[in-house]
Amino acid sequence: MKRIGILTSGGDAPGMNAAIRAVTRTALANGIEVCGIRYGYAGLVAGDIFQMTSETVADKISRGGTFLYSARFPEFKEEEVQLKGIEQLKKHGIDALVVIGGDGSYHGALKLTRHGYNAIGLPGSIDNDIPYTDYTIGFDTACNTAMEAIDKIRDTATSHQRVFVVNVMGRDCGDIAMHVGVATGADAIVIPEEPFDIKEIAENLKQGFANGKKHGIVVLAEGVMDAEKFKDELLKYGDFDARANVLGHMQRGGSPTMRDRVVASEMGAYAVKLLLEGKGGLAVGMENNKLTHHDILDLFDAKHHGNYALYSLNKDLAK
Ligand SMILES: Nc1ncnc2c1ncn2[C@@H]1O[C@H](COP(=O)(O)OP(=O)(O)OP(=O)(O)O)[C@@H](O)[C@H]1O
Ligand SMILES: O=P(O)(O)OC[C@H]1O[C@](O)(CO)[C@@H](O)[C@@H]1O
Ligand SMILES: [Mg+2]
Repeated sequence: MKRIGILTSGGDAPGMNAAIRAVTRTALANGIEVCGIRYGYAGLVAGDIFQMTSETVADKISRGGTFLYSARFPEFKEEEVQLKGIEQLKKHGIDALVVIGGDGSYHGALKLTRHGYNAIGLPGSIDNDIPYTDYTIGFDTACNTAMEAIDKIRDTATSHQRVFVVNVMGRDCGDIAMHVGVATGADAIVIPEEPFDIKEIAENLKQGFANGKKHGIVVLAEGVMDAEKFKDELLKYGDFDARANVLGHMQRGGSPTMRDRVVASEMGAYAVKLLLEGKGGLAVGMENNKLTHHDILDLFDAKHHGNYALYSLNKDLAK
């Protein structure tokens, strides 16, 4: 293997730059050239490809976002578009590819492997929704950002004795909501994976105020319901004042935490080692604090299992 390519795809995640740096420097240290591909699969097909050096990734580890840029490019689901991507890989002499992204990006990586190009996926997504990894690059930073935002919301909620329904990201996965809910001492966590009863939540919030609480915080995962709608439903059963707040894309930005930088570095270096062994069609993960890999295909039959004990823990602690 002489040359590998690297791209970031899907929603950006803090720590992607650290992963790009680790892939690049590990490859260069092993005598392999590295090509950066801008704008995910869209840039691959368009041939937006450039040679990277050790300097290209200097001063990037602390930066949020992805300096290779990202894209959602649904056209890549079509075989003829994938074949155009393969043409570009051939044209640039790229023997294998590292894809940093979420589950959707893994589908693209698998397609490339099936067309004869070894591709390895690194879990880069704030959602933490990928099977066979306890942890995705960007999740920790996003949780910390959301936690800090909710701490601020709690200040104003307390001053006005209000309930706030705070919508956090995660697409169909409740991991951000569960972790942030516990970390902010939320009165309720609402996630797509667990049934909920709005009337019961409203009763608990009322009881909280009756017990002397000065605020009510509901952390709502975006995959459940619109925050305004949830707040309106709550108000059917509660006589408190309430507001809805959507944290949104701010959760994807910012300098990555130490944890995201370290895991991204470990995973990036590991991906190159797998490619050096001639392996492809794999997804890298971190399970029980150990680097692991699985066939990408196995991931599509599997389900991500969050730490649902946090959900129960929060119910006990919120009383
Ligand atoms: N079935 C598929 N076949 C080929 N390519 C795919 C497929 N699904 C997704 N992709 C490619 O991967 C890109 C990213 O997918 P998607 O938008 O689902 O984000 P993701 O990687 O899951 O990240 P996140 O969910 O964290 O934002 C798509 O825009 C498309 O280019
Ligand atoms: O950036 P977009 O395309 O609005 O996508 C938002 C989605 O991307 C994520 O931020 C990451 O997958 C999800 O949490 C969210 O549902
Ligand atoms: Mg996804």
